[in-house]
Amino acid sequence: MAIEARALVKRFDGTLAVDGVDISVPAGSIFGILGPNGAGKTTTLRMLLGIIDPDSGTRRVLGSENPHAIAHRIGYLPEERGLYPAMKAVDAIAFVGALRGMPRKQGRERGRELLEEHGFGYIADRQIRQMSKGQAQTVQLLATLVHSPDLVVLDEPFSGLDAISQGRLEKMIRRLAENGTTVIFSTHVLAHAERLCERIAIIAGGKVPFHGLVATARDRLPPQVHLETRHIEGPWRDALPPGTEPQLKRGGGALFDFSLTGQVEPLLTALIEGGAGIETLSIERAGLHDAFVAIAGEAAARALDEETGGGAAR
Ligand SMILES: Nc1ncnc2c1ncn2[C@@H]1O[C@H](COP(=O)(O)OP(=O)(O)OP(=O)(O)O)[C@@H](O)[C@H]1O
Repeated sequence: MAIEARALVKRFDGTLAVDGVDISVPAGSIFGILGPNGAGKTTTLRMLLGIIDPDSGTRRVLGSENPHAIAHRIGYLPEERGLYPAMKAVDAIAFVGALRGMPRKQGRERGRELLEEHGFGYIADRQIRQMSKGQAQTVQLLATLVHSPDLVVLDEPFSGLDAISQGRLEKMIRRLAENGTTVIFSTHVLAHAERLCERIAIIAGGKVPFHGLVATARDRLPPQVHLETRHIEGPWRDALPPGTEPQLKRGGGALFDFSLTGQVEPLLTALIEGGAGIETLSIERAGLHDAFVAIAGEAAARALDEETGGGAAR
C-alpha cells in the first residue's frame, strides 16, 4: 500500500471536518477522493501529507508514519494555486523541485523537458504573469512531477481547466500510473474518477460511506434494462419486475425501463419464447453518479451537481 490511513479525525474550532476516515491506496494505482465542497477532501489530503496533524487516527505513507521523512518522494498540487508571477516557467518548476530537495540546475533542465514532452515548450521562458490561467496551472502541475515522485497528490487538479486540458491531464495521470507512480486526487466531478480510478473513497460530511473499487460502488445498484418491444401484452410480461409500466410508442409497441433483479438469461428466454418481439434491448451497469446517490445520499449528490452546473457530474 502506498497510503494506509485509519480512523483519521480532525476538528477545527468546533467543526468536525473529518470524522473517522479510512483510506487504503495500493502502490501504482490511481485513487479518487470524491465529495462535494466542504466534505473534508482537502483536510484529509493535508493530514496524509503531514501539513496538518490529525487529532486522532494513524497514517502510513510510502511505508513511513512520518510524512515529513518522505516529503522528497511526494509531489503535491495544493488546492490554492500560486507560483511567483515574475518567475519564468522553468524557474518556477525548478523552485518547486528545490523545495523537494532537487538541485535548481537539474530542476530547470527537467522542467524544460517536461514542458516539451507535454506540448508546452513554447512557454518555457515565459513569465507566469504572462500566462493564461490554464497554462499557469499546467506549469504548477508539471512542477509537482519534476523530482519524479513515487506518490503524487493532486487537490482538485481538474478545476479551472478547459475540456481539452482536462483530457490532457487525464492522459498525464494515466501515464504516471503506468510508470509505477501512485496518484491520489480529489474531485467533485465524478466523470474523471469514473474514467481514471480503479478505487475511490466517497466522502460526505467528513465521513467515508464507501471505500473500494469503482466497480463495487456501481454494483451497489442493479443494472438497468431498457427494452423496446413490438408487442405490449403477453405472457413475457410476467418476466418483468412487478409494477413495470410500458410507455406506449406512437407506431405501436412499447418501451420498458426497469432494474435487472435476477439473471439475464432467464429474462431473455422469457422475452423470446413469450413472443415480446424485441426491437432493442440494453442492459447497463449503474453509473458512478447513481451509485454516489445511493451511497452518499441525495443531498450530497445535489451538492455535487450544483458545483458542476448540473449534468456535468454524470
Ligand atoms: N483551517 C480551517 N479552519 C477552520 N475550518 C476549516 C479549516 N479547514 C477546513 N475547515 C472546515 O472543514 C470542513 C472540510 O473542509 P475541506 O476543505 O477539507 O473540504 P473539501 O472537501 O476539500 O472542500 P472543497 O471541495 O470546497 O475544497 C469545512 O467545513 C471547512 O469549513
